[in-house]
Amino acid sequence: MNAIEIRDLSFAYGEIPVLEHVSLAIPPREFLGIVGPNAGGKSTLLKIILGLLSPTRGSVKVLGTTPQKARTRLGYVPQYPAFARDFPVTVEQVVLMGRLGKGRIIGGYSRADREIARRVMKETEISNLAQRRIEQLSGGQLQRALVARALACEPEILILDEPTANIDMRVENELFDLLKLLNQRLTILVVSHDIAFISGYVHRVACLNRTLVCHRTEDIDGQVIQQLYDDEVRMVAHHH
Ligand SMILES: Nc1ncnc2c1ncn2[C@@H]1O[C@H](COP(=O)(O)OP(=O)(O)OP(=O)(O)O)[C@@H](O)[C@H]1O
Repeated sequence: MNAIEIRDLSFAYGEIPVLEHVSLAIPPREFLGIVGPNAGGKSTLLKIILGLLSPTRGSVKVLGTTPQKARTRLGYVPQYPAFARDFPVTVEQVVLMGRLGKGRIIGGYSRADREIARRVMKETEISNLAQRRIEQLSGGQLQRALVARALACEPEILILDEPTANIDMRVENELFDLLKLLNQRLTILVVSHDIAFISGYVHRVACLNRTLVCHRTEDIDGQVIQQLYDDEVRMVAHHH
């Protein structure tokens, strides 16, 4: 069974078509990059996979069921600037939020919830920051906290929407090294503007510009990128 299976999907906001005839099968434990120009439909596709929008036509299956039913089995890391960090909560509290929606929270988090939070903070190497307020974190540390929050729901699929926009190259590499480790047990989808960078990590790149074309990373060269994007995507030659 594929982790995600999209068949002939189209989507429009009212009259405006955003996705057309998109088909994509993502097997378990694939690490897939989604790239494309601004307004190409990347966030819209993620929202459909997350069950927040319904396709105008075509079908989407996530973990063999509807996106809505699979929702609690998906971990989501929002676009970096979209996360307001100026409220007074600690890293541990942010990570524990990942347990919300996983069952009974009235009466506070359970011992098991706290144990899971402890484990994912260790996995993302932020245990030492557990009691730090999030406004005091660096960009890279905050990003790890958001990955830990997504992992706290014990997902089978991890979805990240431009996790490294505005983050420097070293931190970007560290985050993707972590994702590569997590990919040993999780299916990962990551939206990025930087096809050259993610090509060093992902198995396949889905290029989305209203329609979708998939490339294995070894087939990607400057010509493929230029044809698809007219230089809209940052382009650096990348050889394996
Ligand atoms: N709620 C909405 N109502 C109407 N149009 C929308 C809505 N959300 C997005 N759009 C439009 O749909 C198109 C695709 O947007 P989307 O956010 O999916 O693209 P994207 O590839 O994620 O873009 P970016 O790389 O700039 O984040 C754009 O033209 C956008 O203006």
